[in-house]
Amino acid sequence: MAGASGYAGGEILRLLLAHPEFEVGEVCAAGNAGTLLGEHHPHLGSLVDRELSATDPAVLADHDVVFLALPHGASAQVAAELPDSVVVIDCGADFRLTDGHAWVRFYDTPYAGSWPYGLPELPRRGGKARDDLRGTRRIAVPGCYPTAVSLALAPGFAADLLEPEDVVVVAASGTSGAGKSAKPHLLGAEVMGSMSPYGVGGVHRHVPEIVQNLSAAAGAPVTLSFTPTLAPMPRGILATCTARLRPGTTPERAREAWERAYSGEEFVRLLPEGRWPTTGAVLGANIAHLQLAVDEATGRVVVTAAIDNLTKGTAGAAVQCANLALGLPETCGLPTTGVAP
Ligand SMILES: NC(=O)C1=CN([C@@H]2O[C@H](COP(=O)(O)OP(=O)(O)OC[C@H]3O[C@@H](n4cnc5c(N)ncnc54)[C@H](OP(=O)(O)O)[C@@H]3O)[C@@H](O)[C@H]2O)C=CC1
Ligand SMILES: CC(=O)N[C@@H](CCC(=O)OP(=O)(O)O)C(=O)O
Repeated sequence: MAGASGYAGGEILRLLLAHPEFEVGEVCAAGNAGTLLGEHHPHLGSLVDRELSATDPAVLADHDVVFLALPHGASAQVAAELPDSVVVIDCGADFRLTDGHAWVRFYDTPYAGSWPYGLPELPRRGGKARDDLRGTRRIAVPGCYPTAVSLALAPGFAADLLEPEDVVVVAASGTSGAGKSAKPHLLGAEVMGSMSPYGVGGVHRHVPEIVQNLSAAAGAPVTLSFTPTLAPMPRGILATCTARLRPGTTPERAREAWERAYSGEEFVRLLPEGRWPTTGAVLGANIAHLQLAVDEATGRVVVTAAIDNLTKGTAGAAVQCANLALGLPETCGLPTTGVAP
């Protein structure tokens, strides 16, 4: 795997250690090549004495599956040198967007193209994203906010219950979402005991990704106001998502649409009525917890979603996708039990 010293890479390795069908091969990094994995991830049991090697596509090509957990742009470069026979699961954004103009506008780098989108449970017109993933050799794992928000709202769009304009989302993320490299706004003294918004006003790079997913469910262009916030916790996302219901939609009908969308899904759970998702309940688990309510005064549905950004939001999704690509049971080796309190 590439990016093994980072947060997403560390979480992939934690999950692979517990997976019955995977054996961890080469672990690669960039500046930290030559150091031991345990210096970065002391929690990784039998892997802590492994030495990180430089990221060399020729070495990675010798594996059945390559996980890329690299900064945007870096994964497209590595992927270009990997043979078609290798299953490549990219945790970065490089291949998530189907609209090259949106890519250039939000990422300001050349567009590398798009791969099947790795959110298997995502409802869209006429099916689920899973339909594209079985047996494929290239998968783009979603961003963490798009995972939470898309799972929260897509059922209402797929069932034609929501107006496509005027979607509003405010979401809080733990600081590991920003990766491990030092950034001034992530200093302990800045983060502890304080919450702060960022990427306000439609400029966050996850806007086009969420719009892409919700538009595919709606069968029409969706407009979105998205405000991310940073929360003083290491992991977790809590997204509060609201959209206008089509006139005459009852709370019962709305609930039924969400129940139907996720019935039989192991990794997306609509909680019993009245119980609301918390980030604490999903820590370390490859699961999204959802709940919804209809705000009758405003005619809006309010859906909250909680995920662990590093598990269902990245690494768990990556392993789930690898299972699908390899023809293994989709749930193989993945935990749905959180760590609490
Ligand atoms: N953190 C999260 O919650 C989520 C992350 N992702 C995505 O996963 C990817 C990794 O994120 P994250 O783990 O948080 O990031 P980190 O900053 O924690 O880790 C980045 C990793 O990439 C390596 N790296 C950096 N530059 C290069 C390069 N040019 N070539 C090879 N390796 C390189 C680093 O190695 P070294 O230590 O040697 O510098 C490190 O192992 C990103 O694309 C991110 O957007 C997706 C969803 C959620
Ligand atoms: C708290 C925080 O900073 N979160 C990150 C999102 C992490 C994620 O999903 O990232 P990628 O799209 O980069 O894979 C951010 O807002 O940029």
